[in-house]
Amino acid sequence: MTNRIAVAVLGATGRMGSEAVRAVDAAEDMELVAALGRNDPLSTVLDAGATHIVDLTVPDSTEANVRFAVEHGLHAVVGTTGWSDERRADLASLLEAAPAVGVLIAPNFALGSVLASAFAAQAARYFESVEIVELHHPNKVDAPSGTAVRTAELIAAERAAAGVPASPDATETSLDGARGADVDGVRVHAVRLRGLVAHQEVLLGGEGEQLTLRHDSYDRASFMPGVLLGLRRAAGRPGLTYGLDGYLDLGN
Ligand SMILES: NC(=O)C1=CN([C@@H]2O[C@H](COP(=O)(O)OP(=O)(O)OC[C@H]3O[C@@H](n4cnc5c(N)ncnc54)[C@H](OP(=O)(O)O)[C@@H]3O)[C@@H](O)[C@H]2O)C=CC1
Ligand SMILES: O=C(O)C1=N[C@H](C(=O)O)C[C@H](O)C1
Repeated sequence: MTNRIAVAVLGATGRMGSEAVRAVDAAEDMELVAALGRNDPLSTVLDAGATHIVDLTVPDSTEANVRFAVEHGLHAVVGTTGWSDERRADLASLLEAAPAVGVLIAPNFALGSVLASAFAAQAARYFESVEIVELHHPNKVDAPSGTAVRTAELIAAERAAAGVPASPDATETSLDGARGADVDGVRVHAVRLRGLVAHQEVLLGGEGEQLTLRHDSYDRASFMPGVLLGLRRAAGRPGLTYGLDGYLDLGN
Protein backbone atom coordinates (compact mmCIF):
# COMPACT_ATOMS: atom_id res chain seq x y z
CA MET A 1 0.00 0.00 0.00
CA THR A 2 1.35 3.47 -0.89
CA ASN A 3 1.12 6.58 1.30
CA ARG A 4 1.15 4.69 4.54
CA ILE A 5 1.17 6.84 7.69
CA ALA A 6 4.74 6.87 9.02
CA VAL A 7 4.44 6.54 12.79
CA ALA A 8 6.94 6.92 15.63
CA VAL A 9 5.83 5.62 19.04
CA LEU A 10 7.31 7.38 22.08
CA GLY A 11 7.26 5.40 25.31
CA ALA A 12 7.46 2.22 23.24
CA THR A 13 8.66 0.00 26.08
CA GLY A 14 5.78 0.95 28.38
CA ARG A 15 2.46 -0.80 29.03
CA MET A 16 0.58 1.34 26.51
CA GLY A 17 3.50 2.04 24.19
CA SER A 18 4.25 -1.64 23.59
CA GLU A 19 0.59 -2.26 22.78
CA ALA A 20 0.61 0.72 20.39
CA VAL A 21 3.74 -0.61 18.65
CA ARG A 22 1.89 -3.88 17.97
CA ALA A 23 -1.28 -2.11 16.80
CA VAL A 24 0.55 0.25 14.42
CA ASP A 25 2.66 -2.61 13.09
CA ALA A 26 -0.49 -4.60 12.33
CA ALA A 27 -2.33 -1.73 10.62
CA GLU A 28 -2.12 -2.03 6.84
CA ASP A 29 -2.29 1.73 6.27
CA MET A 30 0.54 2.49 8.73
CA GLU A 31 4.25 1.93 8.96
CA LEU A 32 6.04 1.85 12.29
CA VAL A 33 9.21 3.79 11.49
CA ALA A 34 10.53 4.32 15.05
CA ALA A 35 9.90 3.04 18.58
CA LEU A 36 11.55 5.25 21.19
CA GLY A 37 12.43 4.45 24.77
CA ARG A 38 13.30 6.94 27.49
CA ASN A 39 16.94 7.30 26.41
CA ASP A 40 16.44 7.71 22.67
CA PRO A 41 16.96 11.23 21.31
CA LEU A 42 13.91 12.85 19.73
CA SER A 43 15.94 13.38 16.53
CA THR A 44 15.42 9.62 15.93
CA VAL A 45 11.87 10.49 14.89
CA LEU A 46 13.11 12.83 12.14
CA ASP A 47 15.85 10.48 10.97
CA ALA A 48 13.24 7.74 10.60
CA GLY A 49 11.00 9.93 8.41
CA ALA A 50 7.97 9.89 10.71
CA THR A 51 5.00 12.09 9.81
CA HIS A 52 3.10 11.27 13.03
CA ILE A 53 4.07 10.57 16.62
CA VAL A 54 2.14 8.72 19.30
CA ASP A 55 3.11 9.90 22.78
CA LEU A 56 2.54 7.40 25.60
CA THR A 57 5.22 8.45 28.04
CA VAL A 58 5.01 10.28 31.38
CA PRO A 59 3.54 13.64 32.41
CA ASP A 60 7.06 15.08 32.84
CA SER A 61 8.14 14.43 29.26
CA THR A 62 5.02 14.61 27.13
CA GLU A 63 4.99 18.40 26.73
CA ALA A 64 8.55 18.57 25.35
CA ASN A 65 7.85 15.62 23.05
CA VAL A 66 4.75 17.22 21.55
CA ARG A 67 6.43 20.62 21.20
CA PHE A 68 9.25 18.94 19.29
CA ALA A 69 6.74 17.26 16.97
CA VAL A 70 4.85 20.48 16.27
CA GLU A 71 8.04 22.46 15.70
CA HIS A 72 9.04 19.88 13.07
CA GLY A 73 5.65 19.73 11.35
CA LEU A 74 4.64 16.30 12.67
CA HIS A 75 1.11 15.39 13.71
CA ALA A 76 0.74 14.05 17.24
CA VAL A 77 -1.63 11.66 18.98
CA VAL A 78 -1.17 11.98 22.71
CA GLY A 79 -2.47 9.66 25.41
CA THR A 80 -0.16 10.73 28.22
CA THR A 81 -1.73 12.47 31.18
CA GLY A 82 -0.66 15.80 32.69
CA TRP A 83 -2.07 18.19 30.09
CA SER A 84 -3.31 20.99 32.36
CA ASP A 85 -5.25 24.00 31.05
CA GLU A 86 -1.98 25.99 30.99
CA ARG A 87 -0.10 23.34 29.02
CA ARG A 88 -2.91 23.05 26.49
CA ALA A 89 -3.08 26.82 26.10
CA ASP A 90 0.68 26.99 25.47
CA LEU A 91 0.40 24.21 22.91
CA ALA A 92 -2.50 25.92 21.15
CA SER A 93 -0.33 29.06 20.83
CA LEU A 94 2.52 27.02 19.40
CA LEU A 95 0.16 25.44 16.89
CA GLU A 96 -0.77 28.87 15.54
CA ALA A 97 2.69 28.98 13.98
CA ALA A 98 2.17 25.49 12.47
CA PRO A 99 -1.33 25.74 10.95
CA ALA A 100 -1.13 22.43 9.06
CA VAL A 101 -0.31 20.34 12.13
CA GLY A 102 -2.96 18.36 14.01
CA VAL A 103 -2.60 17.33 17.64
CA LEU A 104 -5.06 15.08 19.47
CA ILE A 105 -4.78 14.91 23.26
CA ALA A 106 -7.02 12.05 24.31
CA PRO A 107 -7.37 11.43 28.06
CA ASN A 108 -8.91 8.07 27.12
CA PHE A 109 -8.80 6.23 23.79
CA ALA A 110 -11.45 3.62 24.68
CA LEU A 111 -14.72 4.27 22.87
CA GLY A 112 -16.78 3.03 25.83
CA SER A 113 -15.02 5.43 28.17
CA VAL A 114 -15.54 8.40 25.85
CA LEU A 115 -19.24 7.51 25.58
CA ALA A 116 -19.59 7.00 29.34
CA SER A 117 -18.12 10.45 30.00
CA ALA A 118 -20.44 12.03 27.44
CA PHE A 119 -23.48 10.23 28.91
CA ALA A 120 -22.46 11.30 32.42
CA ALA A 121 -22.22 14.94 31.34
CA GLN A 122 -25.66 14.68 29.71
CA ALA A 123 -27.19 13.14 32.84
CA ALA A 124 -25.48 15.41 35.37
CA ARG A 125 -27.87 18.32 34.91
CA TYR A 126 -30.79 16.16 36.11
CA PHE A 127 -29.29 14.99 39.43
CA GLU A 128 -28.67 16.84 42.67
CA SER A 129 -25.41 15.02 43.44
CA VAL A 130 -22.55 13.73 41.36
CA GLU A 131 -19.22 12.17 42.32
CA ILE A 132 -16.61 10.17 40.38
CA VAL A 133 -14.70 7.08 41.49
CA GLU A 134 -11.80 6.04 39.27
CA LEU A 135 -10.02 2.74 39.87
CA HIS A 136 -6.63 1.80 38.39
CA HIS A 137 -3.64 -0.54 38.60
CA PRO A 138 -1.18 0.41 41.36
CA ASN A 139 1.66 1.27 38.93
CA LYS A 140 -0.13 4.41 37.78
CA VAL A 141 1.94 7.50 38.68
CA ASP A 142 -0.77 10.18 38.58
CA ALA A 143 -4.01 10.70 40.48
CA PRO A 144 -6.72 11.39 39.77
CA SER A 145 -6.70 9.90 36.28
CA GLY A 146 -6.77 12.12 33.22
CA THR A 147 -10.08 10.51 32.29
CA ALA A 148 -11.63 11.43 35.63
CA VAL A 149 -10.41 15.02 35.34
CA ARG A 150 -11.86 15.29 31.83
CA THR A 151 -15.16 13.71 32.94
CA ALA A 152 -15.41 16.13 35.85
CA GLU A 153 -14.74 19.07 33.53
CA LEU A 154 -17.48 17.95 31.12
CA ILE A 155 -19.94 17.40 33.99
CA ALA A 156 -19.13 20.75 35.60
CA ALA A 157 -19.61 22.60 32.30
CA GLU A 158 -23.02 20.98 31.71
CA ARG A 159 -24.18 21.70 35.26
CA ALA A 160 -22.99 25.30 35.08
CA ALA A 161 -24.78 25.82 31.75
CA ALA A 162 -27.98 24.41 33.23
CA GLY A 163 -27.66 26.43 36.45
CA VAL A 164 -27.44 23.35 38.68
CA PRO A 165 -26.10 24.20 42.15
CA ALA A 166 -23.14 22.42 43.78
CA SER A 167 -23.72 18.88 45.06
CA PRO A 168 -24.93 19.02 48.67
CA ASP A 169 -22.30 18.11 51.27
CA ALA A 170 -22.67 18.74 55.00
CA THR A 171 -19.14 17.58 55.89
CA GLU A 172 -17.71 19.72 58.70
CA THR A 173 -14.73 17.62 59.74
CA SER A 174 -12.77 15.12 57.68
CA LEU A 175 -9.39 13.48 57.34
CA ASP A 176 -7.24 14.79 54.48
CA GLY A 177 -8.37 13.20 51.23
CA ALA A 178 -11.49 11.58 52.68
CA ARG A 179 -13.74 13.57 50.35
CA GLY A 180 -11.46 13.12 47.33
CA ALA A 181 -10.10 15.82 45.03
CA ASP A 182 -12.19 18.79 43.95
CA VAL A 183 -12.13 19.09 40.14
CA ASP A 184 -14.25 22.05 39.04
CA GLY A 185 -16.53 21.40 42.03
CA VAL A 186 -16.89 17.66 41.34
CA ARG A 187 -15.45 15.24 43.93
CA VAL A 188 -13.11 12.63 42.42
CA HIS A 189 -11.92 9.57 44.36
CA ALA A 190 -8.96 7.48 43.20
CA VAL A 191 -8.51 3.76 44.03
CA ARG A 192 -5.22 1.94 43.27
CA LEU A 193 -5.54 -1.83 43.45
CA ARG A 194 -3.55 -4.81 42.15
CA GLY A 195 -5.54 -6.64 39.51
CA LEU A 196 -7.22 -3.57 38.06
CA VAL A 197 -6.49 -1.99 34.67
CA ALA A 198 -8.61 1.17 34.16
CA HIS A 199 -12.14 1.67 35.47
CA GLN A 200 -14.45 4.54 36.32
CA GLU A 201 -17.85 5.05 37.92
CA VAL A 202 -19.84 8.24 37.81
CA LEU A 203 -22.40 8.23 40.64
CA LEU A 204 -25.43 10.44 40.12
CA GLY A 205 -27.85 10.85 43.03
CA GLY A 206 -31.35 12.28 43.26
CA GLU A 207 -34.11 12.00 45.83
CA GLY A 208 -34.69 8.26 46.32
CA GLU A 209 -32.67 7.13 43.27
CA GLN A 210 -29.17 6.66 41.92
CA LEU A 211 -27.79 6.27 38.40
CA THR A 212 -24.32 4.71 38.06
CA LEU A 213 -22.39 4.93 34.79
CA ARG A 214 -19.47 2.51 34.85
CA HIS A 215 -16.82 1.77 32.27
CA ASP A 216 -14.16 -0.95 32.50
CA SER A 217 -11.04 -1.43 30.42
CA TYR A 218 -9.95 -4.99 31.24
CA ASP A 219 -7.15 -4.94 28.66
CA ARG A 220 -5.07 -2.20 27.00
CA ALA A 221 -6.27 -3.57 23.65
CA SER A 222 -9.39 -1.48 24.40
CA PHE A 223 -7.39 1.69 23.75
CA MET A 224 -5.93 0.72 20.37
CA PRO A 225 -8.86 1.43 18.02
CA GLY A 226 -8.85 4.98 19.40
CA VAL A 227 -5.09 5.36 18.90
CA LEU A 228 -5.40 4.21 15.27
CA LEU A 229 -8.43 6.44 14.68
CA GLY A 230 -6.45 9.38 16.02
CA LEU A 231 -3.54 8.63 13.69
CA ARG A 232 -5.88 8.37 10.68
CA ARG A 233 -7.67 11.64 11.42
CA ALA A 234 -5.05 13.95 12.97
CA ALA A 235 -3.69 15.36 9.70
CA GLY A 236 -7.22 16.32 8.64
CA ARG A 237 -7.86 18.14 11.93
CA PRO A 238 -5.29 20.95 12.18
CA GLY A 239 -4.86 22.61 15.58
CA LEU A 240 -5.48 21.11 19.00
CA THR A 241 -8.29 18.64 19.71
CA TYR A 242 -8.83 17.73 23.39
CA GLY A 243 -10.67 14.45 23.81
CA LEU A 244 -11.34 11.69 21.30
CA ASP A 245 -14.98 12.86 21.30
CA GLY A 246 -13.71 15.74 19.13
CA TYR A 247 -13.10 13.20 16.33
CA LEU A 248 -16.42 11.38 16.81
CA ASP A 249 -19.96 12.34 15.99
CA LEU A 250 -21.63 11.87 19.36
CA GLY A 251 -24.66 13.90 18.35
CA ASN A 252 -24.23 16.62 20.98
N1 LIG B 1 -5.26 7.95 26.75
C1 LIG B 1 -5.41 6.68 27.11
O1 LIG B 1 -6.36 5.99 26.66
C2 LIG B 1 -4.44 6.05 28.03
C3 LIG B 1 -3.46 6.81 28.59
N2 LIG B 1 -2.57 6.27 29.43
C4 LIG B 1 -1.52 7.17 29.88
O2 LIG B 1 -0.36 6.89 29.11
C5 LIG B 1 0.80 7.16 29.89
C6 LIG B 1 1.69 5.92 29.89
O3 LIG B 1 1.02 4.91 30.62
P1 LIG B 1 1.70 3.47 30.78
O4 LIG B 1 2.03 2.90 29.46
O5 LIG B 1 0.82 2.70 31.69
O6 LIG B 1 3.04 3.85 31.55
P2 LIG B 1 4.45 3.07 31.58
O7 LIG B 1 5.15 3.54 32.80
O8 LIG B 1 4.23 1.62 31.38
O9 LIG B 1 5.21 3.62 30.28
C7 LIG B 1 5.76 4.90 30.21
C8 LIG B 1 6.81 4.91 29.14
O10 LIG B 1 7.41 6.21 29.10
C9 LIG B 1 8.83 6.08 29.15
N3 LIG B 1 9.43 7.22 29.86
C10 LIG B 1 9.59 7.37 31.19
N4 LIG B 1 10.19 8.54 31.45
C11 LIG B 1 10.41 9.11 30.27
C12 LIG B 1 11.01 10.32 29.88
N5 LIG B 1 11.51 11.18 30.79
N6 LIG B 1 11.09 10.60 28.57
C13 LIG B 1 10.58 9.75 27.65
N7 LIG B 1 9.99 8.59 27.95
C14 LIG B 1 9.92 8.28 29.25
C15 LIG B 1 9.08 4.79 29.90
O11 LIG B 1 10.36 4.30 29.59
P3 LIG B 1 11.12 3.34 30.64
O12 LIG B 1 10.39 2.04 30.51
O13 LIG B 1 12.49 3.35 30.13
O14 LIG B 1 10.96 4.00 31.99
C16 LIG B 1 7.96 3.93 29.34
O15 LIG B 1 8.30 3.39 28.08
C17 LIG B 1 0.30 7.58 31.26
O16 LIG B 1 0.24 8.99 31.34
C18 LIG B 1 -1.10 7.00 31.31
O17 LIG B 1 -1.93 7.68 32.19
C19 LIG B 1 -2.59 4.96 29.77
C20 LIG B 1 -3.56 4.15 29.28
C21 LIG B 1 -4.59 4.63 28.36
O1 LIG C 1 -2.52 5.07 33.50
C1 LIG C 1 -3.46 4.39 33.01
O2 LIG C 1 -3.48 3.16 33.05
C2 LIG C 1 -4.54 5.11 32.34
N1 LIG C 1 -4.41 6.39 32.17
C3 LIG C 1 -5.37 7.25 31.55
C4 LIG C 1 -5.95 8.20 32.56
O3 LIG C 1 -5.23 8.67 33.45
O4 LIG C 1 -7.14 8.50 32.46
C5 LIG C 1 -6.40 6.48 30.75
C6 LIG C 1 -6.86 5.21 31.41
O5 LIG C 1 -7.63 5.55 32.52
C7 LIG C 1 -5.68 4.34 31.80
